[in-house]
Amino acid sequence: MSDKKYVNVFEFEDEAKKNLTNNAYTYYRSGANAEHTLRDNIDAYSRIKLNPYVCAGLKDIDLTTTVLGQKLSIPIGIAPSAMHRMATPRGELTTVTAAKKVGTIYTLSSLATTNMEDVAKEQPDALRWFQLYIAKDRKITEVMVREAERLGYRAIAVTVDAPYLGIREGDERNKFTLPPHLKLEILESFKKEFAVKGKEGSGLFEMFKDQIDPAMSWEDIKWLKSFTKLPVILKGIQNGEDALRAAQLGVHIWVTNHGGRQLDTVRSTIDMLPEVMHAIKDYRNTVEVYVDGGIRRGTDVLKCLALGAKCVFIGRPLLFSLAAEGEQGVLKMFELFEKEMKVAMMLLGAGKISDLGLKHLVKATIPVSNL
Ligand SMILES: Cc1cc2nc3c(=O)[nH]c(=O)nc-3n(C[C@H](O)[C@H](O)[C@H](O)COP(=O)(O)O)c2cc1C
Ligand SMILES: CC(C)CC(=O)C(=O)O
Repeated sequence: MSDKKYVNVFEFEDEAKKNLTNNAYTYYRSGANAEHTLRDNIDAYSRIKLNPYVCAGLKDIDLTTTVLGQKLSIPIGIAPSAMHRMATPRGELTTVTAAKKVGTIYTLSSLATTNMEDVAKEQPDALRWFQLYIAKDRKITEVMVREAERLGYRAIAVTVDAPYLGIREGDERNKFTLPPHLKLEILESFKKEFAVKGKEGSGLFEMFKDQIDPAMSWEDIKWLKSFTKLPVILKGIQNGEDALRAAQLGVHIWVTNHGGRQLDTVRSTIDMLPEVMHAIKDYRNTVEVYVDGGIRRGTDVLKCLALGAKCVFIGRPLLFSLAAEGEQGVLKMFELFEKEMKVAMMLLGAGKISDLGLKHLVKATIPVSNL
């Protein structure tokens, strides 16, 4: 166990870089094209100002919350990200163990390097969600969902912002391929052609284009809803109109731009959130909204929750802390978020998550006025 101290979540990246190949580091780090959205996801938080209330009489801070009826120790879940075995030898098994210890959600990517069953067996009681890409072959898609149900995954997060994979220039340059000792275990257990083979550009881009259906539509969401008993979440909602459509279908909403890895120059996610919350205002009792993208500070989390998100998710901080120090790194990273959130809530005058609201944000800096 390393006694290295980290002072903020950003610091894991340098440590991770030492342990990762250039191929893996570039894949984890990159955004699409010129990476405007990647940067803006982080920068946008500095534009939204907090509004503290003093003399709040608080003795301590309670960070617990519930998501889809399940209790979380902290309102920060782990977003799906592919290929954790490039970061640490046991990959997704380490991630699910850390999530269980923290007491939060782990969303397993369908492009994981460990199969669904092994992750489930490693931590049967962890709060596991399954992220789904809709494959061209709908039978495979259906079997995957059935497997998730059988293995105790508690929700299906279907990714809707990736009909094509965005162009990550570093991966094109590196001709990204999965290291030869690793496989996309979940997909390959259903179909061998899912393998990421080195081709001309990024092998990942080619595999994705061959196998994932760019023509997926709202009909597929209805189809998914028709046969699964699990809650369905649409991961990739980016405006009020789509959010309302999702809410009308009875699915939950994950506001994300895929960590700036898909369509470059879309808005940062914190700038999307007010419009989404406004659009689904009549569905707030039944539809939960989550958000990810650029969340690196305790105050970032508080801003999302104050706007009405039920919880947030993190992508790269998980990958970099995993690559830096495995399970220990992930636990240290969550501790940093916990510390920052507790200090910020004390200073804000909010003792528990349900105390957070619009009054804690300066209205003039929120991107829409009609909240
Ligand atoms: C290396 C990497 C791999 C990812 N893989 C997936 C994936 O397999 N499925 C998916 O829906 N999102 C994937 N994402 C997007 C994340 O779920 C999440 O939306 C994003 O990382 C959040 O932004 P952040 O990294 O700034 O926290 C990936 C992100 C990264 C950085
Ligand atoms: C393997 C990829 C298709 C996973 C992904 O969603 C990403 O890299 O952003």
